[in-house]
Amino acid sequence: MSNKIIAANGKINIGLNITGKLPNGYHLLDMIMAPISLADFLHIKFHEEEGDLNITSNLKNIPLGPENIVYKVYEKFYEKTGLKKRKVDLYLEKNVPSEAGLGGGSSDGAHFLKALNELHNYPLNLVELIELSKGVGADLPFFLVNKTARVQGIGEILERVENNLDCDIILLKPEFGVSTVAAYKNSSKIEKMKSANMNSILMGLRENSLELVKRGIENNLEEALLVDNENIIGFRKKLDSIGGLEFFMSGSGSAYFTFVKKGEGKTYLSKLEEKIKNCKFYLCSFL
Ligand SMILES: C[C@@](CO)(OP(=O)(O)O)[C@H](O)COP(=O)(O)OP(=O)(O)OC[C@H]1O[C@@H](n2ccc(N)nc2=O)[C@H](O)[C@@H]1O
Ligand SMILES: Nc1ncnc2c1ncn2[C@@H]1O[C@H](COP(=O)(O)OP(=O)(O)O)[C@@H](O)[C@H]1O
Repeated sequence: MSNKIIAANGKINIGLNITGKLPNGYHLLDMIMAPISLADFLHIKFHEEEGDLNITSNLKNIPLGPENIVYKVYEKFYEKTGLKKRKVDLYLEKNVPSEAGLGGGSSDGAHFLKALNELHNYPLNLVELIELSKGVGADLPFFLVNKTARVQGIGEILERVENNLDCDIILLKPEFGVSTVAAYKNSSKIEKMKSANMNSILMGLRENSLELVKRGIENNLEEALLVDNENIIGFRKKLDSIGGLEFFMSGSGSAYFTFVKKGEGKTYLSKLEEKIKNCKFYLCSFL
C-alpha cells in the first residue's frame, strides 16, 4: 500500500475567445490559462489488492460516486490500459470552489490521472493522457501540463507561454454558481462578440506589464452570460461600481479575479470584503 498527498491547483482564464463550433456541439477556443496557488488536496491510499475507488470529501455538495470527475478518470484509465483495477481510497480535500470557472474538478481529475499513470509505471504517454482526459472534460488536458499556456481546440491544444507577471491575485466567488453549458449555449445569441487581444496579453505576461495584460482581456463566455443571466448582470454591475480595480471573469464563471501589486493583496481584499457581501474571497498567486 502507498499513501500520497497531491495538490490539485486551480486555474484562471486570462482572455477567452470562442472561435468556432464543432458538429458535436463543442466550441473551439483561443484562450490563455494559468495555474494558481489555490488548490485542492488529494489524499490517496493505493492498496495492493484489486478493488474499486472510494471517494470521501469535506464537501457535501459534490458527487462522490461515478459522477465525480476523478471517478470518470479512474474508469477510463483502467479501460484504456486493460490493467486490473486497484482498490483506492481517496479523501478529496476541496478548497477550490465548485462551479466557479477555476477548474477545480478538472484539476482533481487530471492530477489523479497522473498519479495512476505513475503508480502503474507510466503505461500512457502525454499524448495518450491528453486524449484520454479530453474525453472526460475539456479543461483536463491543461492540468496535465499545468503551466501558463495558450489553449486552443476545445481545450486540448496547448502551447506554453512565458508568464513573468509578478502580482497578487484576488479571486471573488459570489454565492451563486453558473452552468458551463448554459454559458456556451448563450454565446450563439451574440452576433458579433468582442475579441480578447492575445498579443497584448502575451506581451504583458512576458514583460510583466499589468497594463498590457488588462488591456487585452475579453471573455466571450461572460459576454454570453451578460445577455440574460441576472446573477452575473447584477454582480458585474457591483464590480463596475468599485473604483480603482478591474475585474475579469474566469472561464464560464461565476468566479472573477483582479490583479493587484505584489504584497498589496491583503489590503485590497479587506476593502473588498467591506464592499461586497454574499461573496467569498481568496488571495492567491500564479503557481
Ligand atoms: C469554460 C472552460 C474554459 O476553460 O472552463 P470552466 O469555466 O468550466 O472552468 C472550459 O471550456 C470548460 O471545460 P469543462 O468544464 O471541462 O467542460 P466539459 O465538462 O468538457 O463540457 C461541459 C459542457 O460545456 C460545453 N463546452 C465545453 C468545452 C468546450 N470547448 N466547448 C463547449 O461547448 C459543452 O456543452 C459541454 O457539454
Ligand atoms: N472532483 C470534483 N470537484 C468539484 N466538482 C466536481 C468534481 N467532480 C464532479 N464535480 C461536478 O462538476 C461541476 C463543477 O466542476 P468544477 O470543475 O469544480 O467547476 P468549474 O469547471 O466551473 O471550475 C459541479 O457540478 C460538480 O458537482
